[in-house]
Amino acid sequence: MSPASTQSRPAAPTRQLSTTNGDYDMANPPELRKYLGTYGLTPPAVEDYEVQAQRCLRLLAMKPTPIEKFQYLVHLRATNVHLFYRLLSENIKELTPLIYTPTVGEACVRWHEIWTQPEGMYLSWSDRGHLRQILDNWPHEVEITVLTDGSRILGLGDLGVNGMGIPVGKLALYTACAGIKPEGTLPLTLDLGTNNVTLREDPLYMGSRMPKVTPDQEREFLDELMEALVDKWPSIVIQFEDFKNPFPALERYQNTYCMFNDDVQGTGAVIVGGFINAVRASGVPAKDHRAIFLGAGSAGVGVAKQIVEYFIKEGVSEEDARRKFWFVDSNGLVTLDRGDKLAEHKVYFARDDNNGRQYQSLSRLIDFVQPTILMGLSTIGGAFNKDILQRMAKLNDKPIIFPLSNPSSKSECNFEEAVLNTDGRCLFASGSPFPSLEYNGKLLTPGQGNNMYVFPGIGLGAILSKAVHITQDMIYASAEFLSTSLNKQEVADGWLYPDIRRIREVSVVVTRGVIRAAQQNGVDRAPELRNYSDEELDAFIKKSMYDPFSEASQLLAAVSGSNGRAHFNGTNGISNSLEAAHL
Ligand SMILES: NC(=O)C1=CN([C@@H]2O[C@H](COP(=O)(O)OP(=O)(O)OC[C@H]3O[C@@H](n4cnc5c(N)ncnc54)[C@H](OP(=O)(O)O)[C@@H]3O)[C@@H](O)[C@H]2O)C=CC1
Ligand SMILES: CC(=O)C(=O)O
Ligand SMILES: [Mg+2]
Repeated sequence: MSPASTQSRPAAPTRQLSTTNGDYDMANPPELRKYLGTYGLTPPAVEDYEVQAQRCLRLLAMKPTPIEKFQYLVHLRATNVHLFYRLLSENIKELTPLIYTPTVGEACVRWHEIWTQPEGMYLSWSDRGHLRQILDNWPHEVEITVLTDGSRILGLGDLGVNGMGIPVGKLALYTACAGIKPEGTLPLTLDLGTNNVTLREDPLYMGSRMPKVTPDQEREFLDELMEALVDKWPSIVIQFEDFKNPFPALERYQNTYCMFNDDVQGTGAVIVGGFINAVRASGVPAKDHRAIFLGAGSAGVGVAKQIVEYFIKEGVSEEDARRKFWFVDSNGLVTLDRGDKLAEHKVYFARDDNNGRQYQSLSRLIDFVQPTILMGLSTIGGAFNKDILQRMAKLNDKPIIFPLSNPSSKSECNFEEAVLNTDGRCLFASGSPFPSLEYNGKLLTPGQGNNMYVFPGIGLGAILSKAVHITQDMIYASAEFLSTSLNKQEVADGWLYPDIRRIREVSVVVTRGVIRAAQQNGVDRAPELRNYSDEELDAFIKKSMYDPFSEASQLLAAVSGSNGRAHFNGTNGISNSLEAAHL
């Protein structure tokens, strides 16, 4: 007997069926279902995307509250990742507020109540010494991670491991906006204790019930983690997010790893991107602007430092640029002589010219400084009240008013308040989205100054250029390229940021800028991209992007084009032969 004739039926596919990818996608035709071994496990109809989307949108509409919609979307991603991303990319404007700010803020506050399934990795203080080993439990090859210690989640304070919603949400945007394939993303939350006593004492809290470790301990932990991450995935891009004090890690790792801090650098870049357009629209030359910042934390200082860079490029000296800023923190105007020890990051902008005058109020400061720009990164919802906004309107034809704190409840004002109190003249961007507004017969649309316009392109640019580090020039390039990404209509309508519905196109432009800057700085390791024209580079970027619409058809093509012996190694990692699939 030949060896072949002794064989019984071919073995079933070794690949485990998974609900997390497209295995149970109702778009899969019968031959693919048979190949996957899912034939008979789903209702018989083969549905195109429109029908599936209709069902999803109806289900979503049935959920009465944003948090229930959030939960449904978590479920959808967990059960059919490609359908989730199809839905998200087709409805980015409507769904982003549900998976990201503002709803993700509520989700983080209530994470310990609503958590149902693993979506990322948690690494605890007690795991130190074993971090590299634990990373082996992650089942995919990772290209990019977003990591937080949960100590400053949006403007909601220390939420400990509840902060996981942020890495999950940001990475979903990496996939939706820049086409980084879902399994290449790792949401990572560090469980290093929390100073949020209410959470620590809540029986449902899922992190270590200890106070936050000291800064030295956190550094020790991060040193081990960073080494472990690059040992496991040598080309990994690492995004730090929502740390209460992000500066030490940024300083320590930015020249050693391919990393950036989104709150300091990404926020700085996205605001400069919109600010360049706002300065143009204001009609006031760069040299004549003056800015008051409410909030002198990581985001505030990150934004101001990059605006300084912009002013310098516009011909203003660094000293003059620096002196265009007045910062207010929880202790009032940030000055060198106010009697407290200033945190290091505040010193650069601290005023030395207040001549002993005491800070009294924001409105008095506005009268004194006569600013053209008012930025809010303070976490104080409603701080830009009617009086403040009207003062800005009196001083300027087109006041630049950016209430950037998240989520919406922490926004220093909303769009309607800004429009009504400035006679519709303000140049406005907020961190969380606000609806358009009809004013004097004109439909006004607010800008969204949120780092989601740049971090996807920064990450994709770093991945594709195989950057060794993420340089400041790469960050700044993301701002400049973002500012040029508006189409004619958006420019004509006076928008500061492009329509979010075009975010994938915008991310291609931002990514190109980031790659070009990496090449100029010599930190790229993909020499072939250097010879590409801009058009060729854009085509390459687009081709590299995960497209949730083509997943099922790619799989089907691989299966049916194989003459029954397909060995497909696509993003689903399948390498079974059709022969083995009981067809
Ligand atoms: N739109 C976007 O893309 C982004 C928005 N953000 C948002 O910006 C906000 C701040 O983030 P971040 O800078 O990282 O946070 P930080 O905690 O580092 O900074 C908050 C700042 O606000 C100051 N502050 C607190 N209370 C008051 C008050 N009553 N009056 C004046 N200032 C006050 C704090 O003062 P003190 O220093 O004295 O404590 C601190 O300087 C958050 O809401 C965050 O969501 C952040 C990143 C991106
Ligand atoms: C958007 C963001 O990164 C923040 O609010 O922290
Ligand atoms: Mg953040």
